[in-house]
Amino acid sequence: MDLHGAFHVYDTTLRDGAQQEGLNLSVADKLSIARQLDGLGVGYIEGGWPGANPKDTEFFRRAQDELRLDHAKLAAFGATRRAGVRAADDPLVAALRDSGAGVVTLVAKSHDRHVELALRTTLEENLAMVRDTVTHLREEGQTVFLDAEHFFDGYRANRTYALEVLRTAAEAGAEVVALCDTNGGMLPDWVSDVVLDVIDTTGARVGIHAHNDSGCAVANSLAAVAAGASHVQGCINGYGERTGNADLVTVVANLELKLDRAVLPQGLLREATRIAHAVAEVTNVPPASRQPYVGTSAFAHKAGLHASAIKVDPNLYQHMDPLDIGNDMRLLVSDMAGRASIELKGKELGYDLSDDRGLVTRVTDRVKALEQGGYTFEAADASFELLLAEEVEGVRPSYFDVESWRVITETRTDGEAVSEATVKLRAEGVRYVVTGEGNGPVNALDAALREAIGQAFPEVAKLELIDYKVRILDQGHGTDAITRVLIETTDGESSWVTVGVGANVIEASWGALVDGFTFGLRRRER
Ligand SMILES: CC(=O)SCCNC(=O)CCNC(=O)[C@H](O)C(C)(C)COP(=O)(O)OP(=O)(O)OC[C@H]1O[C@@H](n2cnc3c(N)ncnc32)[C@H](O)[C@@H]1OP(=O)(O)O
Ligand SMILES: CC(=O)C(=O)O
Repeated sequence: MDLHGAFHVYDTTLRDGAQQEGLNLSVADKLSIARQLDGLGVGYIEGGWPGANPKDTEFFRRAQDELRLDHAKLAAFGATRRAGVRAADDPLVAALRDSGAGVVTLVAKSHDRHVELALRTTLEENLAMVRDTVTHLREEGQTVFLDAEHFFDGYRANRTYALEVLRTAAEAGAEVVALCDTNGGMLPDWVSDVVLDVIDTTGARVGIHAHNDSGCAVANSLAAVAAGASHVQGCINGYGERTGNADLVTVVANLELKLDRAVLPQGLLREATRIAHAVAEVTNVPPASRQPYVGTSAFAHKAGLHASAIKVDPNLYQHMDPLDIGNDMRLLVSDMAGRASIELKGKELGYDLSDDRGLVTRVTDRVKALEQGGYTFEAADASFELLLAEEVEGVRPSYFDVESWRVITETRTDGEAVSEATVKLRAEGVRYVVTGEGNGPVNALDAALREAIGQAFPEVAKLELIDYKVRILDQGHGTDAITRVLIETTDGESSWVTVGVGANVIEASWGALVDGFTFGLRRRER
């Protein structure tokens, strides 16, 4: 039984996605991503090209024992036989046949010029290569899909021949003929016209494989589906060669949420945000915050006017409920905030500010003034929370009083530069004077501060500085410019960002460090 009904959601992250510059997947990475894709409920996972490289061959070998898929079928990708040899004698075809996947997606030339220039063979021999390879694999019990490479360009150059390639594949037993916009230059109306003609003249089951070079991969995929394609290929997070493939989550979300087509097993679309981010962890490619549907900014609201409307009804500034894709609405606080933004952000942080207009106005004014001076709160939620707590509670949260700090950097006789910091502070009624060493001034200050407050609050041992960013704010001033420092701290369970600003980069770092520790202690206390 085909659990996915007539429609195929076909993922090619592990093959075409891996063709992205800078993306390099180990076999373990591929197995891990395959499990995530199965959790999303895609119908097919193209695992790679067995026989083309040892890693892909090993992936298919290990998949047989290690991959238990609940929803997806595994597909092996590869080319039609070489010109002039029997399909059964071609070692790359044999690798496809023997991969254990059960589904083979064959890439075939469908553009006459490519046959003559790239394959360096005749148009007739290319048709024979398609026919023989599909027939051989079908006889060996494989399900075969055909990826018609450069189909749209080929159709424009020689419609008769491009259609003949599809007809040959379908007659030999290919279940799907996927039309590839290999160079990614098509536009939706063009795709639509071609898909309608292909279905009309060949009667074949049509798929779409779109690249994003014209920025239209998702739109082209949707246009193909609207014209009758019932198999859509793409990659999670839009990975792929050059500008990438169609982002499969965006395509699927549009089909499910906008066009009311159930193409994934029920309820799994809600896993999409989590899975897209989990895959990004494995690929080590930072997720694009502005990615449709699943990006961290996809439902983030910054403008005061937006927030004031959202206070009445979130749908006034959102095209859908973020929960339907497993994402969440976020309110950003910045100098573009109005009172509504502060009120909503307060609510998000657990403060009901609805009855205190004066307080909300004060916080709004402080945020705007501080941002004018170089602070940024949209990236430093924790510093904003401390500011808000100060206004609500009448005093800034504080666990230690700093008397003074200093830091020196010296080069040792071996030429290495080391820093030493001294921090004097009072915590829990006791005065501490502590020095710390580090490979740089901030590292030394962190060590000294951590040691000093750690004597009063041993829980700071769990806090770790995981990211440090410096930005020069008034460029052109050279070394006396204002600097902004953002520090990310974690307690092992979650992380938070704090901000410091100053003419001196160490002073800015100190401000962000103190906020980071203060926020961490406050979290544990609460
Ligand atoms: C549009 C796409 O993205 S398709 C997927 C492309 N992916 C890849 O290329 C990644 C994996 N590729 C590889 O590892 C290698 O290119 C291999 C193993 C497939 C082939 O390697 P080689 O034998 O060294 O050949 P090379 O890469 O130089 O050239 C490709 C050969 O395949 C032939 N070829 C290209 N397309 C096809 C096709 N659809 N059917 C049959 N043969 C084809 C070319 O004519 C060329 O033949 P030649 O060796 O006689 O010149
Ligand atoms: C097959 C494929 O990846 C393409 O034509 O783009």
